[in-house]
Amino acid sequence: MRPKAELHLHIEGTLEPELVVELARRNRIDLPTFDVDAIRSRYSFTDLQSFLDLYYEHMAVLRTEEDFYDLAAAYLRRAEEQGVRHAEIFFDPQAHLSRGVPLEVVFGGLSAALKDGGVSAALILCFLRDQGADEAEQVLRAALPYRESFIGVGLDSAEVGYPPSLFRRVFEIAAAEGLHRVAHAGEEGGPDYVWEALDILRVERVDHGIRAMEDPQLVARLRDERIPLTVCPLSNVRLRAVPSLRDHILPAMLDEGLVVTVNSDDPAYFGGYVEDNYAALQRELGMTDEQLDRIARNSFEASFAYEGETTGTCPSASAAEEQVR
Ligand code: HPA
Ligand SMILES: [Zn+2]
Repeated sequence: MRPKAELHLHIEGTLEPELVVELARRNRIDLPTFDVDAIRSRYSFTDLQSFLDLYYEHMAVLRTEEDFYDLAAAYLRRAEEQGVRHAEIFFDPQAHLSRGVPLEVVFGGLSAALKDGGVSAALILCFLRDQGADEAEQVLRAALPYRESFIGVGLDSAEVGYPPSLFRRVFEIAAAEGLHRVAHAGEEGGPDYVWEALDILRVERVDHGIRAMEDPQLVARLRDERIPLTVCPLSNVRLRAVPSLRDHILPAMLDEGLVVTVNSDDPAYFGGYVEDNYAALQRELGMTDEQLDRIARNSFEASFAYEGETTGTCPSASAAEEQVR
């Protein structure tokens, strides 16, 4: 299995039905059903919002530091099995604060799991764009005492109607704090959202970004500046951003010379972890080993914080690239 970095992964989206049930029992939280198969049968989505509704509903079971620890530890175990050498992990503090779970609990559990995990990993704090810019700024300020526990900020949740330009100020504050900057753009929103993410938020990577392909000038900009895109093929199919994997634009993105990476987004909900995404691209789209190796190399180039080793003998990301060459 090729070594890779995973750069687009929402930790709350790794909450498997089995863990939903276990944590609900532990925290004495009532669920509509405790049947794992019945929970899984609800994982059929028509668009981003239909997924987000369930994603936020299930978070109710995350209450204690131990819950966040168990969630992240389970992901890191799965990631290691899938050839992940480094992960940059999104989390949604507002989705927990709004339920009365303090930042201390979220950071405490996640940071401890990352410290104990067998894979190099770092956290990226995401703002929920549908909660507005003022709240985003409040959350960032509240998180600054934990500045050493996260490497960057991102922007996620419902995209259309919440353009990146609304978040100019909070991204400026993040930049002044030396935080990396990414944003979901061009998943359901158009190329204009990707332009705004680049020009106004000064993002260093674009999450999803598949609709950038509708604008040749934008494609040229992404290529020339080597701005990575964190594409999530199985997510795009499940949320109907593309009709099927066979129709996915990812091979064309690679042909355009874009720094494309492949990631799992919310693997518990979308039918596979990161290697499952790579395997599906090979199986359904006939992508070659050479193409997939290039994508894996891109993932190390696109990472912010890779410091680990890939085999025990390779000391750097460039050596990791050698491995998949
Ligand atoms: O794919 C996504 N898009 C936007 N917000 C999200 N939050 C979790 N996953 C996603
Ligand atoms: Zn995402």
